[in-house]
Amino acid sequence: MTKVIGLTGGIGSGKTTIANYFAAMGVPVYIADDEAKKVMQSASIIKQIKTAFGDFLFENEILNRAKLAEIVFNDADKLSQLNAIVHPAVKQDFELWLNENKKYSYVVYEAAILFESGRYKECDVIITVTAPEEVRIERVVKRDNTTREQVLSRMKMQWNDEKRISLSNFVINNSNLKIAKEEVVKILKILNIKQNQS
Ligand SMILES: CC(C)(COP(=O)(O)OP(=O)(O)OC[C@H]1O[C@@H](n2cnc3c(N)ncnc32)[C@H](O)[C@@H]1O)[C@@H](O)C(=O)NCCC(=O)NCCS
Ligand SMILES: Nc1ncnc2c1ncn2[C@@H]1O[C@H](COP(=O)(O)OP(=O)(O)OP(=O)(O)O)[C@@H](O)[C@H]1O
Repeated sequence: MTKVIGLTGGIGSGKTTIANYFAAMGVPVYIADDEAKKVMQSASIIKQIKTAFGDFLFENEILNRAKLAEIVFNDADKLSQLNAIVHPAVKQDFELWLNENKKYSYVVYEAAILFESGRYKECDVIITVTAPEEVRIERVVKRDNTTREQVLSRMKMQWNDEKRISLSNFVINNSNLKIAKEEVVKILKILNIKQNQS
């Protein structure tokens, strides 16, 4: 049976960068943030978001993500409401994807909130990607052209590294990408995953 590697880390730690390296090494990767974006374009999810948050978030059925972010990352109850709409749909989508990739011995499920959502319980191996908080803030401000305050408001809704690490099998320090990639190679060896495994 295909084993699932849960790959997580706080905002800006470099999870997606590391996940892409797993993909380059031949391990299929599911990026939950990206898939959630697709799932949120379905009529059923749009309807549920409208009911919970209001029509004003949409223009021609297109969700204004920045407006929704402003609401949910400043109100934990609203974020829980949104998570309750989106997460079951992402879970279902992942299960279909996993079924399509069942010839592989391992796949990677990359998600920022692997622990917060409880999904870590369904993973066989858990990897946390870390980087100092200030570095993470700087990376996201630069990547998203956003503000420090906006990054901090997301961070506040996420677990800290100490908690993540306590439940992880491996930790990848991504202060330096070259060293982080070497860590990936080591993990592949430990798990006996051959490049382009199937
Ligand atoms: C509020 C939304 C519309 C903002 O969209 P936006 O394009 O600005 O951000 P994006 O989705 O690309 O996420 C960027 C980062 O924000 C953080 N973040 C996103 N969702 C969450 C969340 N539910 N809890 C904590 N942090 C989160 C993560 O670090 C993530 O990597 C969006 O984040 C969302 O719909 N979130 C709820 C669904 C969800 O949990 N998606 C993540 C994977 S299932
Ligand atoms: N080791 C590194 N050194 C410098 N920049 C990096 C490093 N790793 C990633 N980055 C850059 O930092 C930014 C954040 O990386 P990435 O998008 O992979 O993080 P993430 O953890 O997936 O973030 P989010 O939680 O927002 O999805 C990107 O612009 C990426 O190119």
